Amino acid sequence: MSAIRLDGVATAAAIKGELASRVEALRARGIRPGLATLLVGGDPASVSYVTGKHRDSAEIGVESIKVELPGTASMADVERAIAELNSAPEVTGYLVQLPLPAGLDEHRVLELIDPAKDADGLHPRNLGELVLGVDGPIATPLPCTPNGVLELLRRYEVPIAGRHVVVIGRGLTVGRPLGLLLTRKGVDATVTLTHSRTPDLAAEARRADIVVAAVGVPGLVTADWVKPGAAVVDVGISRVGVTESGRARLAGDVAPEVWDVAGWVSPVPGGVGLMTRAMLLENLVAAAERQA
Ligand SMILES: Nc1nc2c(c(=O)[nH]1)N[C@@H](CN(C=O)c1ccc(C(=O)N[C@@H](CCC(=O)O)C(=O)O)cc1)CN2
Repeated sequence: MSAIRLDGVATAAAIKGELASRVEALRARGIRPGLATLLVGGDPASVSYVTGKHRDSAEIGVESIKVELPGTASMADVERAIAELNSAPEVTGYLVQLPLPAGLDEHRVLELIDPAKDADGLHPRNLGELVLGVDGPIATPLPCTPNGVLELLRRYEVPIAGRHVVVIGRGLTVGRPLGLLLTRKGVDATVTLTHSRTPDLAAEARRADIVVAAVGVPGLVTADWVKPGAAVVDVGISRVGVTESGRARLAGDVAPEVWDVAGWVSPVPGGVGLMTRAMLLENLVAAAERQA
């Protein structure tokens, strides 16, 4: 059996097409959505992700503003940059690229972002609304990678309601909020959130209808971890060398043999990473629509 590819490139392109129409409608009303990024330091992966976010913004007609601080920046430098972004009228939404260099307080930084401009959905108030299940007329921005995972599954009509999802990894940007999203009313999955101290990860994963791997251990999920026909979503991205053309060689958490057992697989590269960027733009455009 060969699994159906959950194609993040094609799906993100379709979403960006939809968003471009919404941006055009905003611009016709004189509103110009603007995305800013704050990058501290020069971590190559972070530089590449931020570059991708600016490229995507340009594709859909969103202005983008790059703020960069050196890796030696102090908390006071970061706080000053955030205060400026909070008050800049041309910035509809922004994000602080994570992880921050050692010594900077990530939680404090996220708290300082104006929740109305939180393009990442990681401000404690917005995460709190996800915990509370606030589902009002004004949509709260959702964390981009978990929302990207959910949107990818939905667009490929992978059954979710009533299914058992095993999430591997409990980090702030993926595992933890993904558990909340998947158990929302209307999504209705049953979730097991596993982590490095879970005694038998393989046994947990084998019980799942959907496995989401987000740990950054190349090839961790092997064929014997996967129930035949299950969906396997690979969120881990590790840099494991360089290609002949000098680019970083990327590997996911899912071993290639899994494609022979699973019903659906999202690849790395070309899967959830692109969806993360598309969901960021969804948050940004929704924020501009709200502010309008
Ligand atoms: N502020 C944030 N920081 C981080 C987040 C986040 O959602 N907000 N998530 C991750 C990294 N991430 C987003 O910033 C991210 C990861 C991967 C990709 C992506 O485009 N992946 C491509 C490969 C790109 C490459 O060549 O390196 C793919 O998988 O095909 C985009 C964004 C941690 N930090």
